[in-house]
Amino acid sequence: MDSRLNCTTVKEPIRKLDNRSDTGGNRPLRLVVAALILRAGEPGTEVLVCQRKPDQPMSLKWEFPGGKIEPGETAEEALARELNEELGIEAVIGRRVSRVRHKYRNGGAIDLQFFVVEEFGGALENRIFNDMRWSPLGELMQYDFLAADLGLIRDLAEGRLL
Ligand SMILES: Nc1nc2c([nH]c(=O)n2[C@@H]2O[C@H](COP(=O)(O)OP(=O)(O)OP(=O)(O)O)[C@@H](O)[C@H]2O)c(=O)[nH]1
Repeated sequence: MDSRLNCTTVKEPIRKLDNRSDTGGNRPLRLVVAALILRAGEPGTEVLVCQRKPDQPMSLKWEFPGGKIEPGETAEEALARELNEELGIEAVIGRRVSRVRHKYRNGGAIDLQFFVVEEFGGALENRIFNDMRWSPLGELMQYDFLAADLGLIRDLAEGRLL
């Protein structure tokens, strides 16, 4: 099933999902937001990619900055908070370009939404990642990304999404 959405910014509040167990197993579905932070590169657009630390689960995998939505937050509020915590920036959250559900082998399931960020205040600072790089969209397949991100990575690399 292709679960990507082509819609504009989503403002609905996020439901509280405590005790929810409709994802198989008894672990709650985690609602996650992540950012495609874009800049003009040479010759084309570049996106910020981040590497998880060696001591984290799924260590050294690459991902997009972001994290879990807290109860009461909209997706955009959560993403702005995470980007401030992780990168020290004040981001303007743009349109949502993709949404996917993924079940990891350890039983954890995530609902992952990706938003474009083309504007932010402050200087990017790596506060939590092992490494952080600007990647041309066409080179994204060279990074070892988290499994939930792979469909998006392919679409971005093949110029189908942006
Ligand atoms: N930020 C981010 N998280 C992602 C991406 N793809 C993906 O599967 N995830 C998963 O979504 C979850 C994000 O939660 P988080 O950033 O708040 O927490 P975390 O890595 O410390 O994991 P944990 O709290 O579940 O142990 C993680 O389980 C992470 O593996 C992505 O591109 N960006």
